[in-house]
Amino acid sequence: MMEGKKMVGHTGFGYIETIDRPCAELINNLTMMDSANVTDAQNRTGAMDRGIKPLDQGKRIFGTAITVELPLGDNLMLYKALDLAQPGDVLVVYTNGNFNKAIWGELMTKSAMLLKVGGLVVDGLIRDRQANRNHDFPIFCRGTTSVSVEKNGPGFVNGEIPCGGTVVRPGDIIIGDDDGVVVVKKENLSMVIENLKQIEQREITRSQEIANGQALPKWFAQLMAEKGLLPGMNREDTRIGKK
Ligand SMILES: O=C([O-])CC(=O)C(=O)O
Ligand SMILES: [Mg+2]
Repeated sequence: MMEGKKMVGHTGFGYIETIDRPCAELINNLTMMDSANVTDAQNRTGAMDRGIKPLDQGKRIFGTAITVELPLGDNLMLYKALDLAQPGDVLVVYTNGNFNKAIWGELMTKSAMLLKVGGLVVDGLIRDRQANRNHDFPIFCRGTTSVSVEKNGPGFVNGEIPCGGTVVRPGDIIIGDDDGVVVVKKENLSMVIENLKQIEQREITRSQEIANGQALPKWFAQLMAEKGLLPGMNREDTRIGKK
């Protein structure tokens, strides 16, 4: 639950209307970042598990999270999430382990596109796979099935949720590409942007070194020496426990 925010409804069935958003200028720094570099910039944290994949390879997802918790077998409150989302927001959905029924389909994609929602990440399934692939709307999910769910509730929008083995809160930043989905906690945004600048610079420098014929990085020879694996050593020299 978010402190100090007005809640409509009650525990497990309701929503929080307004969320704390990082400022757009900060978020824009991450627009084109690779998910791989973003997890590196967070000391290898924040990545959802690899079961959550792009429905359509090559589509990126990026935006501020609106979070949704659905009960098993229902998607009513996902429509409330669409209603609350601002242009560019990404819907992130926890289904309470519903891996048998689809909580999203093509008509919802069309609604989302009309509202300029930035995409969908769901720890569960969707349907209308082929039709969804034809739309310019990124979906990251565990898979597809033909069977849909009820529309009765309960469910909650804009609480803290688990998704793909990590925690997502409304206002966190979601970045996804062919490698998977990464969450940047909103309070870490400035630090992540700073770290990313260094990571990107390192990648440029290393790419130039490779282009200039330096196949292995400088640190490699040094590390091998530190590990005692010096050129010319035979097996006996490196035997474990040898004095
Ligand atoms: O009816 C549903 O729950 C989802 C669906 O197929 C659609 O939106 O097209
Ligand atoms: Mg449908």
